[in-house]
Amino acid sequence: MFLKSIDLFGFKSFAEKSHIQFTDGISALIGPNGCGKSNVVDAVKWVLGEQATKSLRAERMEDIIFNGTDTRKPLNVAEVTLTLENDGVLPLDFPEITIRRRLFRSGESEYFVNGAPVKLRDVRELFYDTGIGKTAYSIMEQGKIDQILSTRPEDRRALFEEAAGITRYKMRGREADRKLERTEANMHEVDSVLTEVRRSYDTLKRQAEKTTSYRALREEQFNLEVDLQVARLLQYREQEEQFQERSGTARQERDNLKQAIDGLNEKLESELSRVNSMESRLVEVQKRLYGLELEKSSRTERIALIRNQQAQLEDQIEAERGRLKGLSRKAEEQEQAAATAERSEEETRLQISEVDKTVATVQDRIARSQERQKEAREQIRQAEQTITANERSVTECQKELRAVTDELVGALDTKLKESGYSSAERARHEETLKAALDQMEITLRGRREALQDHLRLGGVEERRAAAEQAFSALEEALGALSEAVERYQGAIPRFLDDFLAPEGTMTRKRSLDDNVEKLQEANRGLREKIRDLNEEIQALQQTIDTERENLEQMKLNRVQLENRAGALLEAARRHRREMEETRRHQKELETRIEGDQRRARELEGQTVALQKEHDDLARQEQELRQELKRLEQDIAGNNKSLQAEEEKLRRSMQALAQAQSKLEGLQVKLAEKRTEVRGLYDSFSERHGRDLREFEGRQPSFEGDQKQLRDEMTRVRGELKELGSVNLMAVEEFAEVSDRYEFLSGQLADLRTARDDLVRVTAEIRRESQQLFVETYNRVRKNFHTIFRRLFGGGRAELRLIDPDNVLDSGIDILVQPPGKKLESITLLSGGERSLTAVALLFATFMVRPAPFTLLDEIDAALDEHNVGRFVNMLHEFSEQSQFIVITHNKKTVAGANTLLGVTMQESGVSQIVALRIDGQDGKQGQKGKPGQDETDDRAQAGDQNDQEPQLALDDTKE
Ligand SMILES: Nc1ncnc2c1ncn2[C@@H]1O[C@H](COP(=O)(O)OP(=O)(O)OP(=O)(O)O)[C@@H](O)[C@H]1O
Repeated sequence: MFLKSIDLFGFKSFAEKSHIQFTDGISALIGPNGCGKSNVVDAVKWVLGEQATKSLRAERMEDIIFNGTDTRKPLNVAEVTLTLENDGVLPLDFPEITIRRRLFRSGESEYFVNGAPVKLRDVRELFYDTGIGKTAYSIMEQGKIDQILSTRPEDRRALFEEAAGITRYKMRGREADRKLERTEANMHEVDSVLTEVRRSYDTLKRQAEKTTSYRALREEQFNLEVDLQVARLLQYREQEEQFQERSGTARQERDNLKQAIDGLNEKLESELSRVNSMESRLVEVQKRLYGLELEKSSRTERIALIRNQQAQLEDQIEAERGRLKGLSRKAEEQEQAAATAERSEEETRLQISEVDKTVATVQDRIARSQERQKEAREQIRQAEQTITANERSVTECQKELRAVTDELVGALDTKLKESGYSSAERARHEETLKAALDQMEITLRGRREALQDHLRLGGVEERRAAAEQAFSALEEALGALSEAVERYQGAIPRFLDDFLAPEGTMTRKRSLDDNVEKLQEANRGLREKIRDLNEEIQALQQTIDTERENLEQMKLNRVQLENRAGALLEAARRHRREMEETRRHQKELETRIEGDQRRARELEGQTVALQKEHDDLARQEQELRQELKRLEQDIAGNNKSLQAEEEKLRRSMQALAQAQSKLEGLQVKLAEKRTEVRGLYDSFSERHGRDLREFEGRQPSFEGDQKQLRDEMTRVRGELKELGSVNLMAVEEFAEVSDRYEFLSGQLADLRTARDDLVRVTAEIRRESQQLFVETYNRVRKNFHTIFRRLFGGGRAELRLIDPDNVLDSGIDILVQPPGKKLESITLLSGGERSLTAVALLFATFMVRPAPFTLLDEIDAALDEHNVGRFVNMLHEFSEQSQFIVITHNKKTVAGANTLLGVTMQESGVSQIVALRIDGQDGKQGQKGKPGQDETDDRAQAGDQNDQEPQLALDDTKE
């Protein structure tokens, strides 16, 4: 058998339908990291029934479905199909077998073998002991190597069991164990039920025997009772017939008496009817008399009643007249009250109109104040406008003033320069002028004092001379002063006068200054006016507020007055209504008085009529009393003859009563007998559920009279009592339990046989498994050592059963000794050594039972060039017996393959298969021979190290 092809769709990175065609020999699956090579191995494991997601490198099973890329959407189904060529390895009669597994994202999973749906278990069983399968060695990955070498020795057994072909046995063994367990549990269950049933069986058996005796006695008792009851029945029937005969005779006697009585009764009835009619008339007359008396007394009573009513009516009329007076007084009072209320209402209305007038005045005052406020505000507005205009003019004047000042300063400067004015010179001239003035003052004071002295002391001449001297000194001083003034004037520039001229700059400046001053003064006045106006507005507002408050108060008063007027009007109306009501009552009362008076007159009329009727009735009474007397005499005469006839009838009636009671006595006895007969039937059917009539004609079971029958019954009853309590259903229950007992006993026996068979089968399976295991183990052990030495170029490898006495459960230890090293546990080996050891164990197993195809996923990864050569050579040797699909990155391994299959990811995330070289189909097939050369070298080297390299065959134990 070999793996022909794998078809993948939607499995992991195989988003497209991919077909991988394999050939016999060695196929290398190559491609860059992550392109999906190991996914192919996962796909094979998955089809073969792998359920452990970890082993498939997934978290959940649905992770194996293509989950999309940047450009592709995820798929919802994954499907992988293996096509195998079957040369009899698989237990199916087909040359080609396809195994398919499909998984939907919903979790639904399907398996098909050659297109037919099967269960997972079927797929697994198909590959038992073929070396293929999830636990087998046909799929060897790095992880598996670790598993073989590192995990617990017990876990390694699977490899050997698969090689020994005992997986199927083991499964059967487990199945048999499970069955055995189930059978024993069933046996236990059946046995406990049987024990229980057995207990009931014994009890019920005893009870059933007792019940049988009981039933026989009960039947005897029943027959005796039937005999007794039938005897009684016959006795009752006889008595019944006798009573019937006697009843007939008594009935005849009674009927004769009845006839005689009927004749007497007829006669009596006719006489009685005559007396009765007289008595009826008598009663009638009596009734009439009684009626007349009643009518008479009724008339008397009615007359008295009417008289009474008349008196009451008169009292009532009197009282009503009094009430009428009271009502008219009340009406007058109400009218007065209404008039008073109407007057008050009118006064209040007048007050309201006064208030309205005041309100109008106040409102007018408020309006005027508001008008004044408005005017004041308008004046303020105008003043403010004027202020603004003035301020604008002031600004303009100031602007002009600045210009004039600038002009003035400029002109002054120019003129000063032009005039050559010097302040120092002017100061000097001022000093000179001042000195001349001082000199003149001194001269003036000196001359005046001298003149005064001459005037006081001197003569005229002296006075004249002094005056002349004084004047000439003054003229001299004046000359000097005029000179100084002239010089000073010469020093002062003349242009200032031009400035001060009416059209001069200074005059303009002054006029502007005046203007500004006037405008500012006007604004000050206006602002004052505004302040005054605002104060006036405020004062007006206060007045308005006060007026408004007054107004509100007045309005409030008005509302109160309105309310009062309304209340008064309402009161007046109420008084008027009440007055009308009183008047109406007055009228009603008057009408009632009139009615009462009318009624009093009517009552008087009635009294007269009733008195007349009373007198008529007294006359009729007199006539009837006479008739009554006559009738009483006639009735007394007739009653005497009736009494004689009645005596005769009484005697006949006595005789009839005796005859009747005799007949009734007989009929009671007859009915009693009949009841007794019915009682017999009923009590019999009640007690036995059967009809006594069934037994009436039958032969008695016992010959004897009723006493003997009763004695016999007593005997049977005594025997029944002796039996004690009886389970009435015991016989039927016993039959049931007995059936069950036999059935369960049979079942227990069957289960015992089945258990013995299963024990035997299990023992056989264990024996066979053990034998096969030991054989295989020994062969693998031997092969392991040989291949280890070949791969390592020497050394030693050993397998050891941890529990040799229990080979079927024992773990297997691996001990290796690479050349030149100590014998050590595999945990101490290097990565490469570990790989080589695993490969050695794999091939050692292969030699015993080669797997039809094997997938090796990068198990050469840790090997150096030299060891890869050895590994490839070994592959070649085994490729005769098995098909190898090798995933590798190693060139040497690639070169050793017959077929090269490329896995690429041209589209990112989507794996694609490319057939690169198929052995025999392209020119590179010769490369297959290359690794052989290495092998020669290796062998040469190995030969150097080891005395002799064993020639490898399929199984060296066969050599
Ligand atoms: N459900 C899935 N859908 C799409 N792609 C998946 C899915 N599961 C795994 N892959 C992709 O498969 C690739 C891994 O493939 P695989 O392990 O087979 O690579 P490889 O060729 O064996 O790489 P290496 O040589 O490194 O061992 C990853 O890129 C991963 O994203």
